Amino acid sequence: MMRLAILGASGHGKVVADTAVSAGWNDVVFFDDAWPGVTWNGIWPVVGSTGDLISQRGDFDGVVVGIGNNSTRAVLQRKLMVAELNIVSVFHPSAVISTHAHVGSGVVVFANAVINAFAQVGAGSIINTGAVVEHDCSIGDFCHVSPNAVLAGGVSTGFQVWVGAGASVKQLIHLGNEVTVGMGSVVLHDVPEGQTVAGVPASPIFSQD
Ligand SMILES: CC(=O)SCCNC(=O)CCNC(=O)[C@H](O)C(C)(C)COP(=O)(O)OP(=O)(O)OC[C@H]1O[C@@H](n2cnc3c(N)ncnc32)[C@H](O)[C@@H]1OP(=O)(O)O
Repeated sequence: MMRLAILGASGHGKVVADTAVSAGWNDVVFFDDAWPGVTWNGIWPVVGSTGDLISQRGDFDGVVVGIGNNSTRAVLQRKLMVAELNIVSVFHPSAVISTHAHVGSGVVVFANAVINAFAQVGAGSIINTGAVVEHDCSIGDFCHVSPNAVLAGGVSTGFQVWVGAGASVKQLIHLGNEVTVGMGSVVLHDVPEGQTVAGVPASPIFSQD
């Protein structure tokens, strides 16, 4: 019996759970601070809070954070690391990950994603369904490459970068810390820290909030 705890009973968490089951984890439960108000996430039980997970760490073979928001995931994974939980990565069996790639702890790689030779993926990052991280890319910690996004060869990113669904980033481009790339965008130039870019070709945008 392989027991996995997922922190974060979210929609993203459901995909982490489903991926984990496909990867051979046969007992999957959630923890979330909304417990006991929330007791189920899809077919998986929510059995306690973050504090409960930390106090029950000996009951699990691994733990992974199932929260899509990059900064929230970073805070929680670091908290679990300080508490010395066994942070694991979860790879869907249909994902292709080069034996010459390096993937950090707490990374999830969903169905049909590809991480090619000599790419590096930082701790806690999400390589979502069908995303492609090409050869020699260097992805920082707690990033999210959304479904069907493509990072061409040698792209590098800082931490907590979010590349939206279906976006493409040209080879050798650098995305600074906490950059957001809008869905469907085509990025042709480096993007400085904290900027949101979108469109074809991508240019800076500003939220209307
Ligand atoms: C499994 C999963 O679901 S994983 C998650 C996948 N989800 C995604 O990939 C979504 C990524 N998010 C986006 O693309 C968002 O639109 C963001 C983050 C780029 C911008 O969001 P906000 O900051 O809320 O910006 P807002 O919606 O106010 O738009 C600001 C302007 O940018 C434009 N804009 C927003 N997104 C895009 C885009 N992807 N491409 C082109 N233009 C865009 C808007 O039309 C608006 O233009 P206007 O001022 O001329 O009217």
